[in-house]
Amino acid sequence: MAMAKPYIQQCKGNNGLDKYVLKEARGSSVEVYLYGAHVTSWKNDRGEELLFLSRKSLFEPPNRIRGGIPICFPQVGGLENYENHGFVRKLFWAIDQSPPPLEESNSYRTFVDLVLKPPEGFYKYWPQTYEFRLRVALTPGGDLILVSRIRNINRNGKPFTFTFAFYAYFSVSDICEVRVEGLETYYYLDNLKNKERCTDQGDSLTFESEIDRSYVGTPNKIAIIDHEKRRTYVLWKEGMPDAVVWNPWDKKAKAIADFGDDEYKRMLCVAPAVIEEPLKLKPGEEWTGSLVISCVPSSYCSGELDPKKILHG
Ligand SMILES: O=P(O)(O)OC[C@H]1O[C@H](O)[C@H](O)[C@@H](O)[C@@H]1O
Repeated sequence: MAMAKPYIQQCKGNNGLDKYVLKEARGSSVEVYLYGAHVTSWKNDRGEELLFLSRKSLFEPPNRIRGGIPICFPQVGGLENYENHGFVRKLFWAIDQSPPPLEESNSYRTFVDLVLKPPEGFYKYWPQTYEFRLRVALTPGGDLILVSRIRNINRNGKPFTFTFAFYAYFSVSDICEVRVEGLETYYYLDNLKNKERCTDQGDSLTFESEIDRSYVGTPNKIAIIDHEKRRTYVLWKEGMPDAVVWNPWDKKAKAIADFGDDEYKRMLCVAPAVIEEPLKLKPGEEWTGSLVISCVPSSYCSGELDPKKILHG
């Protein structure tokens, strides 16, 4: 049987919001909404959903979408007078018709480019002008690639600083059966303890209660191993030295309006980020941060975070 051709399609998503669907020949797919440049779905070639999206998520601007991969910019977390995780996840982005070329883009052909320029009225939240470009790409093998490019276009000669995250919500079978490798023994700021700087011992990170940590200066590769599904997500991040790990657990889940009471069992956020040392851009300068996520069978031994082994057995 001949394989279907890869395609990119614009269509209406939840609540009539515009979305783009990217599909590869072997069946994997990605969906991204113009609202927030928010990736809401990533499926493997068997059609299995790999991202978590809450059944209670509103698709009603100006509310955030709960799940998928929200983009946090110009800051991760809340600051005085600033809303939590910045505002670009609550703005309408546009399709970028002629994006500047990206290096290393020959591993895929299926992609869409989005762009955000600060809308009028947002100056009061953050008095900077910038161009934010996001490429969402799907490789023939089904890997999801996200590339962010942020450029300072201030005309007043002033630099700006920011923090950033791809706040990815992964779908897992049971949070108690999941472990994360690649972060153990690294320092983290514990958001549940007023950002106290802590470190743990152990071979991996497992979960039995609420967690909200910003790991700092982490390796570029992180693996999320789902024992029950025998599935491993491998994250390869560049330009983002930190990583947030979040699960609200039962009590906090009940307090979040757009999150189901029991949904914490089926999700884990692992968010490549820039947090501890904010980035500074002068006018004309651009920052690039990229993330490649693969989903592979869990057939490698604990402690061997060697991507070649993970990907090729
Ligand atoms: O609810 P959001 O604004 O999407 O943020 C999701 C979560 O991110 C963080 O890690 C915060 O510490 C949490 O308090 C917050 O609930």
